[in-house]
Amino acid sequence: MTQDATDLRMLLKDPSLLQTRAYVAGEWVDADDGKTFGVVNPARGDVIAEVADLSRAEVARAIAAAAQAMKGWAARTAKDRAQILRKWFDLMMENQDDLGRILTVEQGKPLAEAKGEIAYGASFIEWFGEEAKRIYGETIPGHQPDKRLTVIRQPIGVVGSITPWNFPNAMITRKCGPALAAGCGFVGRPAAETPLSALALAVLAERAGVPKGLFSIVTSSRSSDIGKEFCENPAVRKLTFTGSTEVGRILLRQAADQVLKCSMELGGNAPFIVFDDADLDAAVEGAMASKFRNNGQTCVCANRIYVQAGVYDEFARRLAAAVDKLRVGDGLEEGVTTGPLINRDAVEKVQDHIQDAVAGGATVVTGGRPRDGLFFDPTVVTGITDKMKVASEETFGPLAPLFKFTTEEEAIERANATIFGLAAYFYARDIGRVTRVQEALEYGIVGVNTGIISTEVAPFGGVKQSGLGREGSRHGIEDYLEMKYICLSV
Ligand SMILES: NC(=O)C1=CN([C@@H]2O[C@H](COP(=O)(O)OP(=O)(O)OC[C@H]3O[C@@H](n4cnc5c(N)ncnc54)[C@H](OP(=O)(O)O)[C@@H]3O)[C@@H](O)[C@H]2O)C=CC1
Ligand SMILES: O=C(O)[C@H](O)CS(=O)(=O)O
Repeated sequence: MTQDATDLRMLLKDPSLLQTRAYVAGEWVDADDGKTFGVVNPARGDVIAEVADLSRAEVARAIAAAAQAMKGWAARTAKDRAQILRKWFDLMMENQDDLGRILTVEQGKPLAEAKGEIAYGASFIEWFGEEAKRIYGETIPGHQPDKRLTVIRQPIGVVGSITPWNFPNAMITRKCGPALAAGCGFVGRPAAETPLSALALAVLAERAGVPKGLFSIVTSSRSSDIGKEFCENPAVRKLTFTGSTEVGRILLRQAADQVLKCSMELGGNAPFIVFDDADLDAAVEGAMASKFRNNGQTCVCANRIYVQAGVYDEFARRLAAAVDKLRVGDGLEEGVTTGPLINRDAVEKVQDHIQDAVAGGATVVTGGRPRDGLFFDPTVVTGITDKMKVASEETFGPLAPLFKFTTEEEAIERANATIFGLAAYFYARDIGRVTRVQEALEYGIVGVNTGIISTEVAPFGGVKQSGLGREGSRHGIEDYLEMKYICLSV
C-alpha cells in the first residue's frame, strides 16, 4: 500500500513539540558520535524522524546531572514541587491534540485513543503532584526513657527508567510523576520505536519549570547498553521497568550486583471469564474494550476468553458481530477504531497463534488474516483448548480466543494456570459467585463486570511473574522513597 510520507510537523499546532535530539542534563543534544536511528510510522511504513542514538557515555552524563540537580529539588518544599508538576499537567492537557498526533504517528493507535492516553498519562503527573504533599513520617513511643524515636521518608536517589512502545506517554509519567514528586532525579529511556512522545514530554517539562538536569530523556537504539548503565552506575539507586517478563528477568539479574531497588511491570496473560448468569451484552462490550484496546497491545488485554458452556455459542455470535464493526486503518483517519500492529514480529506472532489453533482443530469465526503492511483482521476463534499456544503465550494482538468451560471451579483453576498474574476479568451477577471468584483469582488486578480497569487512583501491578511493586494510587510513591529511623538520645 503506497501512501504519502508522513509530514508530522504539518500536523501540529506547535511544531516545536517535535524534537529529534535527546534531552540530556537540561540541553538538547546529538549523540557524541552523531549517530541516529529512524522512527517509523507503523501505519504507512515511512521513516518520520531520525533521532539521536545515544551511548552509555551520554547516559552517564544525564545520571550525574540528575544526581546534582536532585540536591536542590529535594530541598524545595513539597508544595513547590507540586506546583511545578501541576504546571506540567496543565501544559500536557493544553497540548493534548498535538501530543496525541505525535503518539498516533509513531505508535499507531487511533487519534482518539492516543489523546485518551495523553489524558491518562497527564493524570499521573497531577495525582503525584498532590501526593508530594502527603509524604508523612511518624513518631514512635521510646523504648527507653531517654530515647525519642522518629521515622522520616526521603527520596531514594536517581531513578533509571525503561519503558515500552505500547503506551509511549503514560508509561513514562506513571514513573516520573512519583519520582519527581518524591524529590528524585529521573533519567528515562523510551523504546526505540516510540521516542518522540517522550521528547515532547521533555519540551513541556522544561516549560513547566522542571530544573535543568533533574529530568532527562535518553534516546537510543542500544537498549541493552542503556540498561547496563542504569544497573552499573552507582549514582542510580532505583530501576523502574515496564515491558516483557523476559527482559524484566535480564534486568533483575543485572540489578542484583548493586542490590539496586527495582519496580517491574511485566507481561500478562489475562483470563476473561463469562459465566452463564452474566449480562451477555455487557460481557461482549467488556470483552471488546479489554481485548481490542490498542489493537490488543496492552499487558492487561484479555488474552484467554473462557465462556461457560450454556452461553458459549450465543456469546461467540454476539462477539463476532461486534468485532465485524471494527474499522481497521491509519489512526489519523476519522472513524478508524483499530490501527496497525507495531512491527512485523507482532504480525507474525498473531498469525502463528491463529495457525497453531486451527491446526489443533479450532475454528476462525471472523477475521484471521494479515492485511497490507502491519494491519491485521480483528479475529475471533472458537474451539480453543489449553494445549494451544494462545493459552500460555501473550498474543499482544487482535485475537479473541474462546475457551469453553463447565463449572466455576474449573474456570478458576484454568484461569490461574499460568506463570503470570497481572489482570483478570469476569462477568457474573450472583453475589456469592462474584465474591468467591474475585477472591480466588491469583492476579494483582481483577475487573468484575468491567473490561477496563486503568486509573491513576488505584494500585496497578501484578503478582507471580507479572512484576514487582505497584504504580499509581497512594501506594505508587513508596517505591521512590527510603524510610529512615532516627533514634535520639536526650
Ligand atoms: N506489565 C506492563 O505494564 C507491560 C508489559 N509489556 C509486555 O512487554 C511485551 C511487549 O512489549 P515490548 O516493548 O516488546 O517489551 P520488551 O520487554 O521487549 O521492551 C520493553 C522495553 O525494554 C527495552 N529493552 C529490551 N531489551 C532490553 C535489555 N536487554 N536491557 C534493557 N532494556 C531492554 C526495549 O527497548 P527496545 O524496544 O528499543 O528494544 C523497550 O524499551 C509483552 O510481553 C507485554 O505484555 C509491555 C508493556 C506494558
Ligand atoms: O503497558 C500497558 O499495557 C499498560 O500498563 C496498560 S494500562 O495501564 O494502560 O492499562
